[in-house]
Amino acid sequence: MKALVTGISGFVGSHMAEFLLNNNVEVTGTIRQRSRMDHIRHIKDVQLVECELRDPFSVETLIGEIKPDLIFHLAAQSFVPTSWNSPIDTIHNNVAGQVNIMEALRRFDLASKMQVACSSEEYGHVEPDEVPIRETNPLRPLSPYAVSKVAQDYLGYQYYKSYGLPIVVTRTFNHTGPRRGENFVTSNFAKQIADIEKGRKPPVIHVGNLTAKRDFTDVRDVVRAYWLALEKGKPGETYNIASGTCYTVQEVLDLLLSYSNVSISIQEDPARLRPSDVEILLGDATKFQSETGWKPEIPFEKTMRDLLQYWRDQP
Ligand SMILES: Nc1nc2c(ncn2[C@@H]2O[C@H](COP(=O)(O)OP(=O)(O)O[C@H]3O[C@H](CO)[C@@H](O)[C@H](O)[C@@H]3O)[C@@H](O)[C@H]2O)c(=O)[nH]1
Repeated sequence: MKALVTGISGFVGSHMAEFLLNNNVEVTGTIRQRSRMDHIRHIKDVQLVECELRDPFSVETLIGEIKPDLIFHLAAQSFVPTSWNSPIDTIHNNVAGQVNIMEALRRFDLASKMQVACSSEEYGHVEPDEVPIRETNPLRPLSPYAVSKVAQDYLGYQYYKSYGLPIVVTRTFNHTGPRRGENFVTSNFAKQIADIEKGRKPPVIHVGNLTAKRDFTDVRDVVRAYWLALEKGKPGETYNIASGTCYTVQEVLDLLLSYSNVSISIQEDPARLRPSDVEILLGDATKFQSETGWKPEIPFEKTMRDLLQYWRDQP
């Protein structure tokens, strides 16, 4: 069994690679010349291929050579604030990459099963009576990133309907754990705390909007869900991947602070506030759970402890 993981050097990609290798799957992953290799360098037995997903020729060569049985399409510009600074780049990166893969599959007449990593951000504005959010909820995206994910989501559906490509779309709610990029809230707060503990930063933690509510799943549970999505999920379908519990960002901060002995004050940084922030994302993953048997196993408290330890262990 051969799997292709796009964005293998990223946070989820590196965990996906480890999961697949532990399940005796042959793994090829795409990297770019400028990719940071910190997360993937230690993982042996992965074939790394340089591929710019925005370039159709690069993708066609890759797909023609690898002819994967499974594709986990994780590569993306995934940080919401960046999408306001460079909306076209986010849309182009996220949408063109996927279209190039699907067109290459058509060109070589391959029936590779493909998982597309979409996002709960697609739901965007959610009414109070719409939580927990089901797959049937209207999509009201509030950022260019969210719009790019709506496009990826619908393109997956359209290529399934038009050409029969066996594509499964996962709408994953927030996920975190060791190796999470330092821009994202859980990692950012954990890194600030670790830096304060190491004496590298004054004892003040900078924060943005603390009232938003998010539904977090450990990345190690998420990659198992992606595997099950291709093993047991139905092509053409969309599945929420979520824990079914949400926390305010303030609660996340309080939890992380409770793991530290250092006294730390909190300061709002206006640069961290967004033009529009999704107020609440709380997911209903019943559809996915009943079709695949998946349920998250790692408690949020353990995820947060592991994440803080990860940053404490960084040089
Ligand atoms: N990043 C960040 N966010 C902060 C901060 N302070 C408060 N927040 C709030 O914390 C929440 C989570 O922010 P992020 O961790 O940046 O994640 P996100 O915008 O929810 O998007 C993540 O989840 C999506 C799935 O719902 C993913 O699709 C996306 O790629 C990303 O992982 C947002 O409401 C944000 O305003 C801060 O200092 N930094």
